[in-house]
Amino acid sequence: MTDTVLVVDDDLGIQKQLKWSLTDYDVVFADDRSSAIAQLRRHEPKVVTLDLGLPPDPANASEGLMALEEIIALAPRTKVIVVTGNNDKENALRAIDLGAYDFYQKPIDSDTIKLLINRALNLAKLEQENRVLAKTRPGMGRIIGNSDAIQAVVRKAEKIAGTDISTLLLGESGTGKEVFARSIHEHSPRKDKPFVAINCASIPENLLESELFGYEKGAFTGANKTTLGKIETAQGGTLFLDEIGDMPIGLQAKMLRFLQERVIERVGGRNEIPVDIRVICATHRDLQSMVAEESFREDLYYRIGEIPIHIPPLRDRDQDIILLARTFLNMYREEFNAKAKSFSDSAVQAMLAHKWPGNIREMQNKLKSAVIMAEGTVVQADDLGLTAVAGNAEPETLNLREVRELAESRAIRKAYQNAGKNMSKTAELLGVTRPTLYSLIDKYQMEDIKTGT
Ligand SMILES: Nc1ncnc2c1ncn2[C@@H]1O[C@H](COP(=O)(O)OP(=O)(O)OP(=O)(O)O)[C@@H](O)[C@H]1O
Repeated sequence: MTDTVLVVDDDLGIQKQLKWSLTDYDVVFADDRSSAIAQLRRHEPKVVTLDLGLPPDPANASEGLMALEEIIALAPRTKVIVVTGNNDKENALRAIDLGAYDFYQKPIDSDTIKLLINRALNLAKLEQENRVLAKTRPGMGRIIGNSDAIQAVVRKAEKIAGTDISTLLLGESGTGKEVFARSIHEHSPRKDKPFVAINCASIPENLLESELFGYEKGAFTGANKTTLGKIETAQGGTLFLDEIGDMPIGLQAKMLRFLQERVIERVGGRNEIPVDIRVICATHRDLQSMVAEESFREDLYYRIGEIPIHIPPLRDRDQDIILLARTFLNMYREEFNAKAKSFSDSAVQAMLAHKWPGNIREMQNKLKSAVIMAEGTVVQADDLGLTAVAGNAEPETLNLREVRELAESRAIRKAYQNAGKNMSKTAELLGVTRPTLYSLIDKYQMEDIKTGT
């Protein structure tokens, strides 16, 4: 099906020019605010180009801005590209603040506007696909993200979901390890049985054993009745052991026995109880170094990590940052019946520049308070508690040297991640020597890579 694009412009010459250049789309026209709204209702276009100088006041942007507000209110997902007079930056920025997707300054150049429309359409489609995915796939659908990095993880998780292989989810705090564990469970033949999660770091060492394995009446003072542990309550289903790296070394031996023999003994009990459960573990710790330091058993490490899955941090998923932010914005807007509908340009830049040490959880927190705090319909960087650091944000530049530098630093970051943070491999992937790589990292002041964080 051909995509429909609505062109709102009272200049017949421009209407004609766009009709001839946008042959890949179904182009419909409107020449003032009311006909624009009528066309919007009728055709539901994903992309609209809107000249801000509309009659009855073509010399000013007021009518166009009103049209923009009405379009966004009626169909908030529409990508509106506003067309402004030359040098009318103020109104262009105002339009972005009101929720326009992008702006374009006259005179109109067919190729450029085509490119803009194409990009807007692609984004609209991606967002739509994601909404459909989230609705139709209750399992992995809860994982939002279009980046190659997260999609590769999703595919891996989907593949192992149907098996009983022990999976070890590795990733920083807040990257979604528990979400993945649940999704794997919901995609597995055990989906109608319980999913039981336990966080090994949040339970005092002396209680963890009885929490996991249960206890018999009289096993210790206060054990008034026989109580099932988390392992037994997960019978038939999936047990999610979060922060497994924090499991006391003494308990690791008992854990290993359960994983190998699939039987447990309650604390104070003498009977072996067979258990049929799938185990998924997660940690933000470096288990390999813990094994080297002997604070984590090597045999247990191999037993729980038959297939390890690395969940990338949010800062390495550029593409997902805005998608997730928009998703949470919509979610919290509904939850708190708030006004905030879109992000200002500076908010977008600030989010892209931020390092997100708390990953998706941090983003949820920032978005929640921003939606509550925002004064108008547009969330500003300030509302998010972020400041767009000049130079950190991606510059809209055509200066070749800057474009080249930006592309280089991006490629370095990507290669570094793909190479598992190994410098020799990074250099190899980039086709440069290690000294060259180090001098580039210095040049672009990539402190995190330098320090290996
Ligand atoms: N891809 C995703 N799409 C949507 N929401 C996500 C995604 N990943 C994580 N979340 C949300 O982010 C929050 C943190 O995720 P989760 O608790 O799974 O992270 P975690 O890695 O287990 O964190 P921790 O190590 O601190 O326990 C949750 O509220 C979760 O719903």
